[in-house]
Amino acid sequence: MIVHRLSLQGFRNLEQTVLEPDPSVNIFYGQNAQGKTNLLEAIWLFTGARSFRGAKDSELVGFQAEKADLSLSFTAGGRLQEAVLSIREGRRYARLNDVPLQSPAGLSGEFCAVIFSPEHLSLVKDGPSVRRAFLDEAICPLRPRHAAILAAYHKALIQRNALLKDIPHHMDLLDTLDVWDERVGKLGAAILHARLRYLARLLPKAERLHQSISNSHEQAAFRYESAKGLQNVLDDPGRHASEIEQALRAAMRERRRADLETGVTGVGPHRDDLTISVAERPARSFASQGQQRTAALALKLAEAEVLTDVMGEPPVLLLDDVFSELDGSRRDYLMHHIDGAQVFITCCDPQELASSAGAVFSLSNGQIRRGFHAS
Ligand SMILES: Nc1ncnc2c1ncn2[C@@H]1O[C@H](COP(=O)(O)OP(=O)(O)OP(=O)(O)O)[C@@H](O)[C@H]1O
Repeated sequence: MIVHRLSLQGFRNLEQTVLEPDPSVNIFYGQNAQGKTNLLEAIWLFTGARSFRGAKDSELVGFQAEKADLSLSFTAGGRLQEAVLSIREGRRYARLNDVPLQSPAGLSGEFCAVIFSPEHLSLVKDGPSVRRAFLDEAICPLRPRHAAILAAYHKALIQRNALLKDIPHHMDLLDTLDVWDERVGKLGAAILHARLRYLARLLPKAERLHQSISNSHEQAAFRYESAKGLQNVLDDPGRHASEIEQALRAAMRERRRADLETGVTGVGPHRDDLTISVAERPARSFASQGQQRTAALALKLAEAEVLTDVMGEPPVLLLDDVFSELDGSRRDYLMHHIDGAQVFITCCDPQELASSAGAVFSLSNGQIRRGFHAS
């Protein structure tokens, strides 16, 4: 996947610009708060996802602008494509090759990128919901139905939980619980099945990458963890969706009394975790900053490798300030490993990276200029 041209108008603090990046490594350097992350965010939005910083659409429009217009021409599968995004009145609108899309999510799987930013340390540091979201977001470009199944599952869960709370006051509602168990079980099993198939590809790559980035000094282990009754079934990645559904329904039956007491559904993909350990200890509690960063980076690079396998070409890599906490050998590995993909890297000091770059751009107060410029 190669970006040929990006044009921006009214986006965050970036000045109106047309950027023609190199097909290899592009370095964007500048002092803090000049717009480097904003530029990566602009490219990322063409994946159809929301901002990786969790920003609302309205926050993407420049303070002095009424709307933002972005366009991207890129090659995917050997075909030149043109995507256009317009952000106005707090919403994003997308077109692909002049055809309006129902929603920007329609770009998912068309333009593929993987972003790694300082926020991704949360993959290791924060709670299970961050890792569940990582898995589901990584699956979406490969399996377009996944987003709709997730939405339906969460809707069904809300309804089941409301019913669980009502039943103690209206015992006659108990019979209707079976209907929701069936729906939650079916959708939950579809999510689990997709996650397991994805993890079977992702985790061997992540473990190998982790070992390589750390120069074989450290070994990481990643494990999908679910409720007790389900774990045995999930530990076998070859399980059919129907077997997973049976196991999930059995686990739900076992927990029904507890669910009725607490008013929440205590088992299912919304409760699972992808645990990460480094040198056989939980990374969340024991790993250093550099080790945590390495584990998160291994997961994100593995995500890019899975996309490459499935799509037949590497996704665009967006690396925001990725080198700042890595030691020399980890940086070297990374620069070497990303060979082959088009890469956009931001940094404050370009000198160490410049020799491997196809193009260098300076960023100052929202203005992007090709080459080195004194700030
Ligand atoms: N909607 C907006 N309109 C105008 N400016 C904005 C908008 N949103 C953010 N900014 C400004 O953009 C600047 C931040 O840009 P960005 O996050 O890209 O910085 P950066 O160059 O990546 O910095 P660092 O090296 O510190 O990460 C801030 O000064 C911020 O106030």
